Amino acid sequence: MANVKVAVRVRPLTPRESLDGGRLAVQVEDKYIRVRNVKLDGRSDGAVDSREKLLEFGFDYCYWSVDAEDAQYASQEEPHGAERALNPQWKPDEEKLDFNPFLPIHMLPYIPLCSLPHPVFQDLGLSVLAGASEGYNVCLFAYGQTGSGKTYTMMGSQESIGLTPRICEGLFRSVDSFPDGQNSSRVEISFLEIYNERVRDLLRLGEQKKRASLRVREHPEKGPYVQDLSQHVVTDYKQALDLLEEGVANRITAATHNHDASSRSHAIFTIQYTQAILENNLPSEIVSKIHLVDLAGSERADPHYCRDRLTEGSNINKSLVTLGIVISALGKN
Ligand SMILES: Nc1ncnc2c1ncn2[C@@H]1O[C@H](COP(=O)(O)OP(=O)(O)OP(=O)(O)O)[C@@H](O)[C@H]1O
Repeated sequence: MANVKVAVRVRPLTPRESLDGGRLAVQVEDKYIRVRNVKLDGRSDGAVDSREKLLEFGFDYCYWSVDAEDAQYASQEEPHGAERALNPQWKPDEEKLDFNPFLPIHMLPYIPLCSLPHPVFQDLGLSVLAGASEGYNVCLFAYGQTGSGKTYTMMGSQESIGLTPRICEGLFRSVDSFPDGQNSSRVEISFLEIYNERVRDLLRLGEQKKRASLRVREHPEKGPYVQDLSQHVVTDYKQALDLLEEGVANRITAATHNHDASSRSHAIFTIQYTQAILENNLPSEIVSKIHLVDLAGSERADPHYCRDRLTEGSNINKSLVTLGIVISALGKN
């Protein structure tokens, strides 16, 4: 499991949580998160309750995204990325960037983001790009309770761009960097969701309406795949972003107690990145797949929910438990 890394991100209280009198119970220090049991506040240590007051957990990365004024604030903001997303014609000032277009993507300069120490993309996004450029398949997924900030981190918004669009942007930085006519990479995108254990193509919803669910099959060499899932060749960042936005708009969301726009499905955005190379003067290809996954949030079943919400919730929890079992099995080899 050495090549599996786990990051945790602490978000600010939402307006609803603040109104309900919510308090932050988490602190971040370097690679450790401390969770305070606020129910024990005001009680003398151990005298009344044997539960631990403070629990500490270690991770590969810990991000504190609570207060932008804080010195350790971890942002996904990056002026350069934001400008490009809002204006696809925008080009970086190459002189200012010391931009060498022939560097492998993971070595391309990423401008320090507003002098913030831990921008999420610089750690996680760049390692995805580095893995893909070396020909590895890479998977990055956001896991957590409903409303914990998965979609914000993976997708973000126009004002605060998330990991998925930034990774697409990073890929095209390298694709764009070849002189005209010598572009030796191909980028193909597919986007699906798993809703109530059914697989839906988020980029071909109209044609798919008659069909119940796409089938997951196993290829003897390539492994598991989704039959008839649409693949879209994109040649620039704007096209990739358009597909991402189209898929996100087609995703199923609903209001829950904790979150007004809760994702009710697991969404998998897959980029197939093919690089043409010359090996011993023979042309060959390196193909890598990048899976960027925004999982639905785990949640407590509430008997006051309507039947649809309860069915969704139980399917979401069941699949997250299964994912947990798979990951611990991988951990044990
Ligand atoms: N790092 C952050 N900084 C500021 N706001 C955040 C951050 N993370 C999440 N939020 C806000 O918290 C709310 C919930 O976030 P988000 O929609 O990403 O949760 P989620 O985990 O995807 O939820 P669900 O599983 O229900 O879909 C949103 O209003 C979002 O804008």
